[in-house]
Order: sequence, then structure tokens, then C-alpha cells
Amino acid sequence: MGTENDTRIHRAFIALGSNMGDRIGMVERACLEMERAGIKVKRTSSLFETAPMYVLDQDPFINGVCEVQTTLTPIELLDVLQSIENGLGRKKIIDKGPRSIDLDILLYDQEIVNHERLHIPHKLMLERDFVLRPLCQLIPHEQFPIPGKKAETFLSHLNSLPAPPSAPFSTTQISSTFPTLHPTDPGRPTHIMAILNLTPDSFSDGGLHPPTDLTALTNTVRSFIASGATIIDIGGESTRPGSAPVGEAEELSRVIPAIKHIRTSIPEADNIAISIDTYRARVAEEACAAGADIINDVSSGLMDPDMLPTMARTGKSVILMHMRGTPTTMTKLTHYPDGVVNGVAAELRDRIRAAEDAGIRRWRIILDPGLGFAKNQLQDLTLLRDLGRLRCAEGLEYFPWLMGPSRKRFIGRITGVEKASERVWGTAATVSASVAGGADIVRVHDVKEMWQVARVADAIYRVE
Ligand SMILES: Nc1nc2c(c(=O)[nH]1)N=C(COP(=O)(O)OP(=O)(O)O)CN2
Ligand SMILES: Nc1ccc(C(=O)O)cc1
Ligand SMILES: [Mg+2]
Repeated sequence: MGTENDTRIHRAFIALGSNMGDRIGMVERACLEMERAGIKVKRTSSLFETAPMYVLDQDPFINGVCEVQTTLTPIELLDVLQSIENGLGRKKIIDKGPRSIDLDILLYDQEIVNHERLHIPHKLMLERDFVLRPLCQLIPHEQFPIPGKKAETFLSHLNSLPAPPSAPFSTTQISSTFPTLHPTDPGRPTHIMAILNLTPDSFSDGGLHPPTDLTALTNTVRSFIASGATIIDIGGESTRPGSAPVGEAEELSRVIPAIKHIRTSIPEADNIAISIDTYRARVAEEACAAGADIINDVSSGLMDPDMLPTMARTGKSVILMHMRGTPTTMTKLTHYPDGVVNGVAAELRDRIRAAEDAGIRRWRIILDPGLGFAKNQLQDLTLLRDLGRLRCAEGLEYFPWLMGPSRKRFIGRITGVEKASERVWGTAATVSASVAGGADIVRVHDVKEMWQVARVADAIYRVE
């Protein structure tokens, strides 16, 4: 064990659990409190919703694991974690019963600790699917000093455990008023994200929604909601192939008043998530301050170095979309030597890693293969056909996926429909394929029509 004046940096893994109140909010506050106490949260696993074990008469838990760096000794770390638990209102009424937050040290370097207050490796971790699964996400191949199990890796031990009574669902938070996403639940519904382009030049609806006409905006938003949208994606700059940037001030003037208007004057939108479609950090930041819940960046932070830190600071959910280059250069960047699915998977893994390094939590990330962005027609079709395979690629398991095929060029090429706003039927086929492949959200212009397509596709494909 480290000595008192040991300032070496140690690596520890901490299990996170909550089953009372705003469970994900509690986990997020615990991570912030750890950082405030000088414990660096390096990476977080996905969060899983799990049925209670031991004491069965209580609400489901949210469980995950984080990797931390600390100069504290194991007992000092335990003291800090217990004070965070107490500060967040944990009261132990019954052992293994309901708790607002639970922080357990699982591993600390390669040390074995047997102390009256603390056992490392954590005594019960090998029998708990809800601890091992998130731990394996962070360290799938490592060996740790588990007494009697030295040669065993976690992953093989996890696979040898009896299946839990009900499968743990990975869980992604959008906001405290929005239903949590459960991307591994085979019976989940597909969410409809309605596109609201406040631009004069978007490829299919440019000029349709002038940003200064707030009465028309109200009607549009109401009709999206009445047609089944649960998320509205607001964009103030087109990123169609060949488009030129409009500049930050212009983009801000298009989107911020609209978001404020929706949040202050359209009560029907209270339970609807607002997403801001921007690659600029400042626009994202102001949009969140005005009431946006999701930052949708087509470049996953590549076009503005401040974007990932801004996403982390706002604590909002984020869409990391795959693209290469800029809207001006992307049409030429379509070389994927290992195939488009493997190429997109590898490049999204890099973006997830960069997002984590900036402090974005895994349960706040939604992925998107970026149809029409640095892809040719065959590649767009392959991504639609093989979404199921992409979702299972190593390191991409457990995330929710968004698909944005609506009215895009590849649909026009196949059908010969020149006018993008008339590509509704072709879009319907792509929405159905997206649901079949396991998309959690579809981003569409034709909300009423695609809501119907998604409902029928859900009835066909979303079976428990
Ligand atoms: N996450 C995500 N975001 C997107 C996607 C997409 O597929 N995924 N497609 C877009 C293109 O559609 P839009 O109608 O907004 O076109 P525009 O760029 O001309 O405004 C713009 N934004
Ligand atoms: N922003 C985009 C708009 C349109 C397309 C497309 O039609 O393929 C791609 C990107
Ligand atoms: Mg747009």
C-alpha cells in the first residue's frame, strides 16, 4: 500500500451505482465531486440499467464503472468516496437496499488490500454482471490480481457467469425530462428527430423557415410535435456538399432567438428535446444556454478545437457523426481501404476516445455514420444495409445510433427524383432500413410520413 507522502499517480477503477431519484444525474454529480477532490476521472463505461440483486423489492439500478487517477492511498480514496456519498445524501437504511449513490473501489493498481474497511479487489465483483460488463468495456483484456483467479481475464469470466435474470440495458441520458434511451433493448421505440433548417440554402428546404418569422416557427414546431417528433434539430448553416460557411455571427442570429422562443413560448415543446446542429463551439454553448439539450456536431469536434471541451463543460448529450474534411472537400474523401463499415468504425472509435479525453461521459454519446458526408452512393447504401454490423463493431457496442438519410442525394440518384423535397418515398425505404439495422433515432424532414414508417418498422423489427 502507498505510504503517506507517496505522490505517485495510481490507477483505480470505481463502480458507480444509483437507484433513487435522478439516477444518472447522481452518477454525473459523483464524477464531478471526484474531480473536485482531485481524483481525475479518465474514462467512464456505458451505464447499464439493471434489476436489483440481493434486495429485490426496490427500483432498478443504474450501474457503471469509471477509471480514475489519484495520488491518494486506497484508504484515503475510500474516505473521499464515502464523504462524496454522504454529501450526495446517501443514507444506508438497509444493507444492499436503495441508495442515491454508491461508489465502490474495485481495483487499485495491482494491489491486494485486506483491511477491516476495505477489500481490493472488491469482494463481490466477480459475481456481478453489472460490475464486470462495464469494467470489461474499459479493460477487456487485462489481468488483475484476483485471488485464486490469477490467470483469468475479466471477459472470459463475464462470459462464464450465468445470464442475469433480465438483461442489463445500456442507458443514454438526453435530459431529465426525456425518456432515457436503451439501445440494447430489442423492444425500444425509434425516436423521430425533426429537421428545422433556419437557413436560406439547405439542400431540400432552404428558405422554407425564415428565422425571423416566429409565428411560422411556432406553427412548424407545433406541427412537428403533433406529427410525432420527440427531438427537434435546429440548424443555422447548411453543410451540403460544396457549401461554404456562413460565419459564426450569422449562424448565432439564426438559431439562438429560435431556441429561446421555443423554450419560452411553446409549452408543448417542454418534453421535446432540442438539438443544435453546429460544428462551432460558441454556437453550441449559446444554444445550450438558451435551452438546447443535444449538441449535434457533423464533424465530431474536428472542425473546431473548442468543441469537445465545450461539450464536456455543458454536460449535454452529444451526437458524434462521422465525416472527413469539410463540406467543400468531403465528396472526394471516400477512400476506405478496409471497407466503409470498418473505416467508419475505426474513425468513430478515435472520436469517442478524443471525446472521453475531453471529459465527455460515454452515456452522453450518440453515434452517427454520417450518410452523404465523405461517402459515395454505394457507401451510403452499405452503411444502411450493414448498420447492424457497425453497431456491434468492437468499442462501439452499447451506444445509441442516429441515421440521417432524409432526402439525400443517393436517394435522388436511385429514383431519378431531382427535387430533393420530393424524395419522400425513397426516404421511407431508408427509414425502414435504419430501423431494421437498429437505429435509435432517425433524422427526417417529412415528420408525419416518417413517423408512420417508423411505427410500422418498429412493429416489424422491434420484438423482444
Ligand atoms: N447527425 C447528423 N446531422 C446532420 C445530418 C446527418 O445525417 N446526421 N445530415 C445533415 C444534412 O441534412 P440537412 O437537411 O440539414 O441539410 P443542410 O446541410 O443542407 O442543411 C445535416 N446534419
Ligand atoms: N449536409 C448534407 C446535405 C446533403 C447531403 C446529401 O444529399 O448527400 C449530404 C450532406
Ligand atoms: Mg441543416
